[in-house]
Amino acid sequence: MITAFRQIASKRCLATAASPAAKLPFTDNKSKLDRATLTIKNGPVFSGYSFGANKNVSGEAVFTTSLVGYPESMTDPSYKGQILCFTQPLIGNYGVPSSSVKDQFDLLKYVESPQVQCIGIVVADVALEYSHWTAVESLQQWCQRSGVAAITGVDTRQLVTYLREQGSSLGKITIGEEYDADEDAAFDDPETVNLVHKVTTKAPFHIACPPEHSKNIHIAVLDCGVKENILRCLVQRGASLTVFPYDYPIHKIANKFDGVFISNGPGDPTHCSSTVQHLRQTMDTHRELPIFGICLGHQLLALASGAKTIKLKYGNRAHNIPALDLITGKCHITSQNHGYAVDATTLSPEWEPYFTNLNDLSNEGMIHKFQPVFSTQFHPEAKGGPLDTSFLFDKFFENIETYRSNNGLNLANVDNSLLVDILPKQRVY
Ligand SMILES: NC(=O)CC[C@H](N)C(=O)O
Repeated sequence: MITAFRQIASKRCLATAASPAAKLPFTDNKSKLDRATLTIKNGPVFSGYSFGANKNVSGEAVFTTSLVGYPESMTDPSYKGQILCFTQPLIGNYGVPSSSVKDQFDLLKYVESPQVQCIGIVVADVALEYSHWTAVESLQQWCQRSGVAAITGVDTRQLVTYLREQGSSLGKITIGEEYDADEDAAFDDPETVNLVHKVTTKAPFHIACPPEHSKNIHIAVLDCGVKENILRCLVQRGASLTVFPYDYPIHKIANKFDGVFISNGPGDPTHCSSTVQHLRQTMDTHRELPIFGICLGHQLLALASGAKTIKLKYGNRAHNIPALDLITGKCHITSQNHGYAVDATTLSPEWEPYFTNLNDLSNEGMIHKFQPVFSTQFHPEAKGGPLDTSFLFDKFFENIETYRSNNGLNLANVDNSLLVDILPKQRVY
């Protein structure tokens, strides 16, 4: 026990010696905050202050280098169960917008899902005061209300340097003065469970495109934890959507749709083996059907095509990642949030890589040589991040137009047997 304590004490010293932020050089008065500790499994321990829920949490510690977009990131279902560290040193200064205000498509206007999805956040310096015309509360109030642990005063430069060298690590945030070394073993690894199962809609629901936007296109969405802005990008372009649970046997009804979309989502793609099988059958039996996948959707399509996925050392989470379009030779700046990637060397001969990451040369997309199917590892819908690659939604819609005209599909023969009118209009929990 004494040895364990010494090790922890020296790790803590290391962390705080290089961590002037822990001495409260804060932008506003945080002297009333409780103490909190961030512990990285087999790694450094950081002392700081709690500004979130009074709750200890444990999960994978990941970092994003994005400068803005904390409300979008924290509500992105792909962050389910993770402790998210922001490298941008001041977080919270523009507060938090409403999680319930809807847009003209009845989609959430400011957030990517109705609740916070990460279990904890780590920042160097939280802004307790905020100012923005959309803000309805502070980041502190939001975290407390949402049961999300939050620690400020951490030297996030030191934390991220560690995570980059050591690779993806488990971590925990504990609230209170005392750090209990005996708890060292109890780190939860959220990726041992199928996180997609936790965030997917529990039953199909339907989003009708408003008549002034509608092109009478009907897309099936496999919801692995879909971001609200992905739905918006599809509806905005004229499609009505029927959104299915991630493991729905989509191959059985794919012929009733103009296209299939597979969403982003949390965790290891190999947990979704039924989805992979359904996608394989969909691609085998509906060879002309347009299909588009983003992030986890890309990884699932890759697995369905026979390729393999790998876990990256520490993932790519940022708003400024360069991806080279291998067809046009153009480089796009992209928004990303993933810990896994497709191993491009395992792509089968009917596929080719579509985009490549110019930072680490990892795969960023793939395209089928003969079928209208493609997918990207990055997020063309952004939120947050740059919109440079939103043209990929247009490409999906062009594929749909071609599919419909090749098959003589028009408004008159859109399939009405799905009875979408009686489906719920929102995600089913
Ligand atoms: N944003 C996502 O869809 C993430 C995909 C997957 N969970 C990964 O981490 O790689």
